[in-house]
Amino acid sequence: MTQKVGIAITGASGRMGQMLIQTIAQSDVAQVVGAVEREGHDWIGRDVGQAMGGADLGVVTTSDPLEAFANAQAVIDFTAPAATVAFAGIAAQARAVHVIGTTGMTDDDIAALEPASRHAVIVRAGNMSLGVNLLTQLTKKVAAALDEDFDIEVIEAHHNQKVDAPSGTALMLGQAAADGRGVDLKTVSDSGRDGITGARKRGDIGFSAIRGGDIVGEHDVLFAAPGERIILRHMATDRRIFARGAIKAALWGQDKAPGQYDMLDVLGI
Ligand SMILES: NC(=O)C1=CN([C@@H]2O[C@H](COP(=O)(O)OP(=O)(O)OC[C@H]3O[C@@H](n4cnc5c(N)ncnc54)[C@H](OP(=O)(O)O)[C@@H]3O)[C@@H](O)[C@H]2O)C=CC1
Ligand SMILES: O=C(O)C1=N[C@H](C(=O)O)C[C@H](O)C1
Repeated sequence: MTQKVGIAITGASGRMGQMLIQTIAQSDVAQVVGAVEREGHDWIGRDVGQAMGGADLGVVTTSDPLEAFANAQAVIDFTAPAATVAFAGIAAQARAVHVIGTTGMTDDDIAALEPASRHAVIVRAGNMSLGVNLLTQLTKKVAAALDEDFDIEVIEAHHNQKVDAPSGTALMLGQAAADGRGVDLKTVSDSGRDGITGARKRGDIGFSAIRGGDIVGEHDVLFAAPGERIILRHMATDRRIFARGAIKAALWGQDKAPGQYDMLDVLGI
């Protein structure tokens, strides 16, 4: 019998942390071997299964990532940018595949992952679902086929606890549209319109964010021209799609050379 791949979960008590623990607990090929929360968190020292209100899973939550990653072949990390940068160095020390779902990372945060990626595999994506990653490819194709008579707008909606905007997914879709059009997203990006903004600039890619209730994640890419509109849409109704994608990435990374990868690499699309 082949051994299960051991996975450590950071931000174990979070929305994604708990979804990952539940999903891995049902897996035939992976098991949770470590769980991290912040110093002082009430899960520290408690079994993660019990902390989630279920049966013991034999994994005690710790605030020491080195301890949690020591026996792990992969770390799945849906936390916050500063924490993710710190976890990258520790995961690389443990030679564990680091799967990063954290969004809101700045260019500096992303650059700070580079030293770790010389020693270990990092898979990072603002959205781990098959549907969204496929949608990035469709967006790129549609953007390449249309000229600037079509204004491109990315509209996203999320739950009222989300702390970053535009969402990581919206940025992936905006990037795909810019790639399709052959332009630099940074120079055409327009987000956070408010007040007397002036007319829309031809060629811009706009972003709008809605926050409310328990919306898991909804993304539209709108191509609007005089007389017609095309809308590409993804609607997430269950966080399990992100967890499944992250687990797939953790397994996929096991035999890969050190470096930085994304979900298109994992999914082969
Ligand atoms: N790529 C994808 O497919 C997806 C990405 N995400 C992204 O994942 C991230 C987390 O989302 P979500 O689960 O909803 O958020 P939550 O706030 O529910 O969970 C985040 C967890 O990370 C913990 N955390 C934050 N900083 C640290 C730290 N320094 N050390 C240890 N733990 C820390 C938090 O602890 P505390 O409460 O103490 O701060 C919390 O338990 C976000 O960036 C989100 O956008 C979400 C879904 C899908
Ligand atoms: O914070 C969330 O919840 C989500 N974050 C990711 C993002 O920023 O796009 C992915 C998903 O939409 C849920």
